[in-house]
Formats: sequence, structure tokens, C-alpha cells
Amino acid sequence: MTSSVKAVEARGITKRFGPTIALNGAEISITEGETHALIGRNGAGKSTLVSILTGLQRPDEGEIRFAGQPAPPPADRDAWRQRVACVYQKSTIIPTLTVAENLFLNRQTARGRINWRALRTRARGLLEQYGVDVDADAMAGDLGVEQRQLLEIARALSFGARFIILDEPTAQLDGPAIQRLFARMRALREQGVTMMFISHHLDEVYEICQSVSVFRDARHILTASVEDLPHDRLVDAMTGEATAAYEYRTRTADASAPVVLAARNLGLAGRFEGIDLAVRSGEIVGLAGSGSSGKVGLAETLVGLRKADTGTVTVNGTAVKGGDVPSTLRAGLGFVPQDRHHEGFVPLLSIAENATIPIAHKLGRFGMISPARRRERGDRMISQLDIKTTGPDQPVADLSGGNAQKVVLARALADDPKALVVINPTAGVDVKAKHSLLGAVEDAVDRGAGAVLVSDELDDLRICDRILVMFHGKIVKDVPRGWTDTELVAAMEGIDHS
Ligand SMILES: Nc1ncnc2c1ncn2[C@@H]1O[C@H](COP(=O)(O)OP(=O)(O)OP(=O)(O)O)[C@@H](O)[C@H]1O
Repeated sequence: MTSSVKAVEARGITKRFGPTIALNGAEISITEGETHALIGRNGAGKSTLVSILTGLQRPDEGEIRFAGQPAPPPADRDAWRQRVACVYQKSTIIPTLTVAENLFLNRQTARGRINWRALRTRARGLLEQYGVDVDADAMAGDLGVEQRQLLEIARALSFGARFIILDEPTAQLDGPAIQRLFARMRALREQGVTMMFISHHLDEVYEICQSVSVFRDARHILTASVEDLPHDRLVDAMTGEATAAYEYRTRTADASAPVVLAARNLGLAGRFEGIDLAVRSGEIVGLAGSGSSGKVGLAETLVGLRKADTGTVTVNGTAVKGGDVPSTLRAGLGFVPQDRHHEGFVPLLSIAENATIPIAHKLGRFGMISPARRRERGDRMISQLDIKTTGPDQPVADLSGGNAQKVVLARALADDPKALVVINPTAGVDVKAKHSLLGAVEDAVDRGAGAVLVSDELDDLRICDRILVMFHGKIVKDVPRGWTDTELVAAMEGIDHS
């Protein structure tokens, strides 16, 4: 299946953003028909390389070739689309258009008006050809993440691209959905499609890729076949040093500690019902379950992003107004949302501004924030959470995805919250950064907060003192520390509800 032809070859790629050098003479070379992983710590330059390989940004220096031919001129978008496509973590699908309209967006029609009826028929044909089980007339906004990704892949292939970049495609998928995506990737590979796969999950790299390139600090560090590269060497190449595993802390449960976050008979139509929970100061309670279990909906209701149909939420003894984030924040809650791009931070504000929004009242009198104190806070967060940046004044919009994620957590922790709700806090962050994020949650709990941690990652859930497993909108099990992966997964999949 593999040949010696290079589907893509980039050499000597340099890209600067003001004082930041995002890529420094970087290179990548992917043999046709291979699934090739690109890995590196947050801020290593992966997304920048993607935007250059897809023609969205021009490198300051360097050369790109597709199948041995020089890359098309920057303005010829159609020519780029025929060579390469990228499925981003953030969707490029337009939610207010139908699936069919999305499939044919940006496509040159030979002449005159667009015949939508014909397009719908062609769309159905395309979806069938690529085995995508989605209604062509459905509104794209109603699709789940998994269907949306399939739609994006089908769109890419229909433009003729035989090289597809998947930028952290698994970050928002649960276990079974990841396996379905991998099955599809294997099928595409059998058809000769070349893929570049970006992920912070090294086990996925071993599962689905044949070869891997590691970037570190804007440079290419190594390329190897995955078979020849042991796991610890891969991590060392990413971090530039030997990296120890995370050390989970032990805490003794104090049954007399005050309850800082409670829900009674909480219900939201179609998502979950009859939820009772109580989180005490000094404990971390996990929420686990499949994509349809209702765990994210429940967490969003606890923080006020959604308004419950039944029941009450109490934060630190105060009954909070349903569906009202400011009221939960005032009561002493900090949270990290699932959709950080919309709810997480204000992109144009600096790191220091974002990370200190909830504590404005503490940093200066009468609502005035002293810039010096704000910077000092920002600096402290940058070092605590190991944020890769030029400094506290840098706008969050300029940070890499994983580093922006750290700002969101810094913000949730800034006001020393009594209760903390964090949803998938380590999605999109690298191995080492994961440690600083989990450590920051454990620190907050050691200082007396009570936390709810929603995660699809078993490794994250290991910091929990107990885990509430959800299935079809109900809590079906309360699992204490000491579980095995198999036990927890069985409970999450509804196999064992004893
Ligand atoms: N538009 C921009 N303006 C300023 N700096 C930028 C811009 N885009 C990226 N950078 C900087 O370039 C560097 C590389 O960022 P990039 O997004 O490519 O990293 P990444 O490897 O994709 O990280 P992650 O795993 O967190 O997504 C970072 O230091 C980032 O702050």
C-alpha cells in the first residue's frame, strides 16, 4: 500500500508572529497512503503548520510540495482544496445551512444559478459514496460532533483531496465514537488516502498511525515509524526531558465537611432527571458516562449555563437562580466550560485581564484594577500553569489552543472558589500540561474547595475521590477510589449497574 511518493513535503518552514517564532525551519514529509501523527507540546507550532499546509497562511520562508509538485499560488483556493483539506476541532460547517448546502459551499459552479434540487441529489450521492449516514436536508447545526466531522471528511474528499489533516479530531469524542472514527480512517487509508493526525493522546498515535513526527519549540525534532519508537522516547522527544507520570494525591474524606455544591431532584427534559448530589469541601467528585449520558448537560446546569426544568442547585449554602451564571459565580463557584471558544475567555483581552476578571474587586479599590497587580497575578498564573507566551499582556487569541485552555482554568481558580466545576479540563493539552492542570485542581481542593470533574479521560478521573457514573440521564453508580479501567468503562457503557 505505501509507496515512496511523498503526499506532502515541507522543508525549511519558518513563520513569525511579531516577536514569536511559531515555526523555525520546520519540516515534515509524509509518504502517500500513510497515516502520520504530528505531535508536540502546546505551542510547539502544530496549528501553524496546518494553516501553512492548507494554504491559509504563507510561511516567511520554506517550500511545500504535494505529490512532488510545488504548492499552488496562495490565491488559488480551489487548487489548494483539491490537494489538501483539514478537519478542525472548531467546525468550519455553517450551522444555519443544511448538510447539502454545506457540502457545496465554496464550490465553483460551471455556469449561472445554483440548482439546489440537483445539488441535494448530488449531496445524497456523495454522502452515500462516503458512507456518511446523515440526512442531506438536515440543518448542519443539529449534527453532533461525530457526524459533523464525517461531513467535513466527505466534503474534503469530494473536492478531490487525497491528503486530509485531522486536527485533534478525538478531543471531543467519547470512546465508542473514537473507535468509529478510527474504523473510518482505516477504510480511507485502504483507499489510498494520506492523513496527518494531530492528537495529544499518544495511545491513539500508536493505534492508528504508521509514522510520527515530533515538533518542539517551533522545530522538527524527529520522524520515525511508530513501531520503532517506544512510548517514553516519544514523550521525551516532545518535552525535551524525562517526564515522570502524574502523582495522584490521597485525601481522607471528611464526612463532616460542609457541602459546597448540591443538587436536589435536578432534571432537564431529554437530558437527565432526578439528580441528587452533594459535594463536600475537600473532595473531588467525578462525573463519568458516554456522550449521551447527560454528564455535560448536568454540569452545565450546575453552573447555570442551562436552566433546569425541575429541582434546585445550592452553591456554598446559597440556592442559586437557575440558568444564571452570574448568580452561581457570586455564590462562590468557578467553572471551566466545555466550549471554551464561546464561553471560556474573551479572545482580545490579555492573559492577565482574562485570568483576573473574577477578582477585579480584589485587585484594586472601587473596581479599579492596578495594572501592576494584574500583571503580577498574570505572571504568577503563567508560571503556575506553565503557559507558553510572550508575557501577561499577550492577547489570549494569539495563544495556542492548549495554552488558551490553561487561561480558562486560571480564570476559574482566580477567585479561590468554594465550588469548582470543570468539564474536560485536559482536552487539547499536552502530557506535561495535563499534570499542571490536574495539579491546579487538586491544589484548589486542598485549599478547601469542593470540585466536580467531568471528563472522558480515565486518567483525569483518577484524581477523584469518587465517581458518579451516569447512564441515559441518571446516576447509576457511585464508585469509590480504587476502580479499574474495565470496571469503570463497564459501568459507563451500562453493562454493570450492580
Ligand atoms: N496569530 C498569532 N499571533 C501571535 N502568535 C501566534 C499566532 N498564532 C500562533 N502564535 C504563536 O505561535 C506559537 C505556536 O502556536 P501553535 O498554535 O501553532 O501551537 P500548537 O502546537 O498548535 O499548540 P496546541 O497543542 O496548544 O494547539 C505559539 O507560541 C503561539 O502563541
